[in-house]
Amino acid sequence: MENVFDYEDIQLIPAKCIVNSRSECDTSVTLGKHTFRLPVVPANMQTIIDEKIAIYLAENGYFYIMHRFEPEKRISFIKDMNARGLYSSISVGVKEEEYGFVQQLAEEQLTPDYITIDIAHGHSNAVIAMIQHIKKHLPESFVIAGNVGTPEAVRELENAGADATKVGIGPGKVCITKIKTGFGTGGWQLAALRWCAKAATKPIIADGGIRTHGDIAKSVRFGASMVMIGSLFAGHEDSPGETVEKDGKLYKEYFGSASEFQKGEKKNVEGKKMYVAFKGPIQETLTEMEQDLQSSISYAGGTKLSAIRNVDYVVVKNSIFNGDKVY
Ligand SMILES: NC(=O)C1=CN([C@@H]2O[C@H](COP(=O)(O)OP(=O)(O)OC[C@H]3O[C@@H](n4cnc5c(N)ncnc54)[C@H](OP(=O)(O)O)[C@@H]3O)[C@@H](O)[C@H]2O)C=CC1
Ligand SMILES: Nc1nc2c(ncn2[C@@H]2O[C@H](COP(=O)(O)O)[C@@H](O)[C@H]2O)c(=O)[nH]1
Repeated sequence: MENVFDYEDIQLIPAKCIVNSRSECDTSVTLGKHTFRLPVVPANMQTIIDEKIAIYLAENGYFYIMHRFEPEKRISFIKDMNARGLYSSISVGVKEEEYGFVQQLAEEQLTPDYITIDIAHGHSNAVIAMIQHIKKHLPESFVIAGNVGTPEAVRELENAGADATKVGIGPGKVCITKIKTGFGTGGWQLAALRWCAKAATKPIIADGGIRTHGDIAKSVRFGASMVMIGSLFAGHEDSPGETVEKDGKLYKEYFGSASEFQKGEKKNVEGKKMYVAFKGPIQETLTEMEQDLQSSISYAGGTKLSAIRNVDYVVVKNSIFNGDKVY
């Protein structure tokens, strides 16, 4: 791999502005049969999303993916979303019981609008078999498969029937995969995204490593249709993570889906727990993201997200923060 870089190494180059106000810029994106207000989805992790946030996001035009760590709640969740006239978006794994779950959904004529296969190492026969199983029993569901980090993996999952692939092995804030295994896209996630996007014929979701709102625009520039974000969505007053007080300040927990805290045992641990500063409602972050992305579109010289895809860029190795730590 040549030209390896990450988010902080890249600056996008402005093009002539064609709008009179940033409010003219449209940040919406279509994925499957639905159009969403932002190309952003909170991570399908237990400290990031729960049923209440999922309903809020769906009601307000945002994309969500419910996590898979309370499997027994998924059927009632889909029914509840259907009853409210909202789209449903769930996650599955690849273990034996998940095959029965997909069949049960088909038998009960419950078709989730989106199903995400949420596995650490998505370039595997197990994920290919699950894509085919879902497509056989629930052909109308939009299948997102991951996670992967190579063009070969993107092509194989697309060929198996995935409607979108999720790129990112190990760049996450609570991820320790790179330390524990030596593998992954941590430290060069943006370059890996570009590499994968060149092979993709369907949408790519960039997953992990987003530390600033500008990183969303950079992801779009390098081929992402959607960006999955964990840490920036942790810590909200409505986030599901536990709130703790330390030295008079409030924090919220954020833990990895492969952490000991999630698994309940110390086996194949590839995630850790951290505490992030308590902040206001999730809508404040969504609104700020939308405004920042509207500004990005204006700097790209367009009125839609697609304008960002065409801008030039420079590689400024690790220098844009001039040594100032912003996160
Ligand atoms: N995006 C990322 O970088 C990463 C994300 N995660 C997150 O952690 C959660 C747990 O992931 P995961 O462990 O995959 O899910 P599961 O614990 O549900 O494991 C899924 C199945 O795949 C097997 N498996 C897991 N990893 C491997 C591997 N490297 N090689 C072969 N088989 C494997 C497991 O068996 P067995 O356990 O016996 O090996 C199990 O049968 C997910 O939510 C995932 O998104 C985890 C790590 C990295
Ligand atoms: N290696 C691990 N990666 C994990 C784990 N739990 C979640 N994740 C991934 O991180 C992103 C979120 O990244 P962030 O930088 O925005 O915080 C999430 O979507 C997963 O792909 C884990 O335990 N280990």
